[in-house]
Amino acid sequence: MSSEPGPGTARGTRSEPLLDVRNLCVRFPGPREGRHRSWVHAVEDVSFAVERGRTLGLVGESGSGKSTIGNALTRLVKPTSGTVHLDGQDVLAARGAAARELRRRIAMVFQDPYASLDPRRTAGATVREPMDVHRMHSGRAGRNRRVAELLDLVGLVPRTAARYPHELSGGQRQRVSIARALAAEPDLIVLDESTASLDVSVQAQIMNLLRELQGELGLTYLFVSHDLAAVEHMSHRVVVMYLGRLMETGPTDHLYARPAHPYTQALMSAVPDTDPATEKDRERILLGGDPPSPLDPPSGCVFRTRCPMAADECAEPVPQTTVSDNHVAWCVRTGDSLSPERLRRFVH
Ligand SMILES: Nc1ncnc2c1ncn2[C@@H]1O[C@H](COP(=O)(O)OP(=O)(O)OP(=O)(O)O)[C@@H](O)[C@H]1O
Repeated sequence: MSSEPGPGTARGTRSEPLLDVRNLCVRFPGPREGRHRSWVHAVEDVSFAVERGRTLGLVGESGSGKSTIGNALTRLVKPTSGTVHLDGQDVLAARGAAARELRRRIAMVFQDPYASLDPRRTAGATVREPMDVHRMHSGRAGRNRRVAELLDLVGLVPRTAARYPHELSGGQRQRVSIARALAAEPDLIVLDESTASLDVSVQAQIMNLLRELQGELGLTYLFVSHDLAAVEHMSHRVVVMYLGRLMETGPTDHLYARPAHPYTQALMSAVPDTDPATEKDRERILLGGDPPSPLDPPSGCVFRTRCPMAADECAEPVPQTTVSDNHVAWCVRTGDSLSPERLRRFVH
């Protein structure tokens, strides 16, 4: 396994993670049945870390809890429990000026730039807004100069500043969203399905732009996507989610070459092989049924009701997820693929 997957720069000395998420749980109130309130288990016991200048890919099917994690980091939703630290600072506990500063340091780019851009604002005003809010650069003239620089950085010509969203293409709109995210000079950008609504060729251009920006500016990304190929292209490490739980994590090249969790194996087996010679020999793992309701997830491993390898032991409680540099799968059935650290937990 190579230690240096494609994207970004950030070579050199190992450092403390920029983002450290521990045992994050997010539950939303569900329907009431009499006096009993049910809960949507959107995110349960998720832990991971992202090093500065790196990209962590968060992958899983619709409803697996990916967006909720991104929203918890940016405090758009309130976690039920767990901790989030950015550069050692407690993101969830911060108040007042500290909270504002953390809001500046974590930016978000959403899937549909048409929905997330204000139709009545020019691209220039949109990009300038975070600088106005955080009182960055000296005066309006200084901010407008910075708008021109940011538009140039994302590959847009200066006259784009005067354009409204409806006058721009999908790719141009997403470039404006990226320039707006960069305006506050964030450390971390949460990219939530940021390329999903674009044509394939435009998608590739935006992903390449994001990688170039990461190299130039040392940015750290959380790349949220259901698209396995996009996640592989963008990420240094990957977290695989199912029904709010972390199933597997590892360095991208290792995880894609040797998926250890039966769920990851099934996900990957569904991706068409681009090489017709090997495509016909590929074994597809077809999963029966639908994902269970997050209102009433199965005990033990939540994947066991659809898992081709499930056994009685899978109904036992799964150990807590831990932050690890290794390739780890939270599966009792694929123990030989687990890290030594994880195996030790099972032995005790
Ligand atoms: N505000 C909310 N109230 C109740 N349930 C919610 C809320 N937001 C999300 N959920 C539920 O939490 C679960 C996780 O949703 P989430 O949007 O995080 O998944 P996702 O993996 O990002 O899926 P998608 O790709 O479709 O956005 C889903 O079952 C969803 O219906």
